[in-house]
Amino acid sequence: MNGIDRPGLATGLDSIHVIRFEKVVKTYPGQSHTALDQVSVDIEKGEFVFLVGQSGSGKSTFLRLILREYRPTSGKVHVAGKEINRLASWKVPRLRRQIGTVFQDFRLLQNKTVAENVGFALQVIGKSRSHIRTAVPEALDLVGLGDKADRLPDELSGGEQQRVAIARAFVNKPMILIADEPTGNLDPTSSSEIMKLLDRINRTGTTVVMATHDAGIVNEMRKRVIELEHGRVVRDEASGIYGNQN
Ligand SMILES: Nc1ncnc2c1ncn2[C@@H]1O[C@H](COP(=O)(O)OP(=O)(O)OP(=O)(O)O)[C@@H](O)[C@H]1O
Repeated sequence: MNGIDRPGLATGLDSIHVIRFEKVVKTYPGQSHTALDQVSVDIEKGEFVFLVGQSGSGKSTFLRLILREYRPTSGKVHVAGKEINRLASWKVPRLRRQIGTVFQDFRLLQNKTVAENVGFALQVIGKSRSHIRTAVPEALDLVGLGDKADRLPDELSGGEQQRVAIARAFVNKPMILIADEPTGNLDPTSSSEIMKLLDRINRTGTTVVMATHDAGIVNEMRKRVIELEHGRVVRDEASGIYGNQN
């Protein structure tokens, strides 16, 4: 394994760390091994980061700690300048409002239309009806589904459903977008459309952190790559590829 070149640290004191892990250890209750082991990572505003590593290496755990679904066993997780393990529970929803999420299995509400799925994300955080009326079509246009607003999820292809999930994740213009294997259930053409969208969203300034097993995508996009192995960071490269270069 080569060294860790820590691309996030290059810009000096003024850099804005949207996500910072400091010596984070996570051991799940009843497990003898650590899911994350002394992980220290800085991710700056506007970065696009791929998290790679074998199944069980700790990628989803890393993402779930950002969302404060779990607290670290030791170490600190900072999101948007706040140490989130110390955040009062009632402040967690406010944190999550700043983070859009996209998963392999889309997680759409099956009994709601495409527009309702996207609008619901705004409704639950108390946005006005007039805001929802303009924001939802905009988000659906962004993902190329303006003409499918009234369809139900099961009337759409997998790739289209994932585009709805992306519209839902982005409609609130989050600071961070977390994607856990978003192309895992998709064919190569749909996957490449999803990646174009994530790239576009990233260009608006949203920090994207994506866990993936898709070597083709990582090698094509040439973004920062953080590789985990048994819960440890074994590689952190700007413009990296999927596999180890050595
Ligand atoms: N809720 C949980 N309870 C107990 N152990 C867990 C839990 N979630 C994950 N683990 C364990 O923590 C380790 C890391 O799992 P994690 O899901 O973070 O890996 P991953 O890299 O995302 O894997 P995959 O690529 O298969 O999604 C594994 O050993 C896993 O079995």
